[in-house]
Amino acid sequence: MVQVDIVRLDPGLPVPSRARPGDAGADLAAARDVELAPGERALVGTGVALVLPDGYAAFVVPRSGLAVREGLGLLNAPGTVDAGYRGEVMVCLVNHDPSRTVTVRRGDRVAQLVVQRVEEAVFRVLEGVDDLETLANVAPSARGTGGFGSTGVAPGPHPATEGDSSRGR
Ligand SMILES: O=c1ccn([C@H]2C[C@H](O)[C@@H](COP(=O)(O)OP(=O)(O)OP(=O)(O)O)O2)c(=O)[nH]1
Repeated sequence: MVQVDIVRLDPGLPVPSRARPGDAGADLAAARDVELAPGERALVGTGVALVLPDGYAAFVVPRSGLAVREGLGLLNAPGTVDAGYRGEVMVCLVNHDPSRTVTVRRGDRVAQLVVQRVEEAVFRVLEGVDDLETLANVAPSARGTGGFGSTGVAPGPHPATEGDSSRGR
């Protein structure tokens, strides 16, 4: 359990809350009405600012029901809220539906916030090394440099890699 203090910048909006006990995400409400034409995006406030403890971050992620029913997503999903951020949590909404306008009303729960512990990685340059697989202290790996569909894409070849014999099927 971690305590995250919240400032209500817009007291008319609900505070982030879980729909059910055990849910990972706490729903965030839109601070204003917005109409999104197909493909259109908009940056919308949520009426809250957070005090995240050091070593934590919050991630703004889409709600699957809105994605499936309306095509509403978050353009930058997952949006990263840094522990040092003192501003209003914002959501970058996007309408992925090819033909229908999405209407969002103030107070609609348009996204959810997941709070997670994050490691502070320190990046160390390995001077003079240009191939990780030559390093004695790096474990041999079945994957190696394979990626981007190297294990195949069922049920058939992907159009983007068709004819490229270097990729696995
Ligand atoms: O969905 C989001 C994403 C970001 N933010 C806020 C909190 C975050 O700490 C800050 C910066 O986000 P990010 O680092 O993703 O943005 P950037 O484009 O890299 O901007 P910056 O140069 O300010 O870091 O914006 C949100 O409120 N919602």
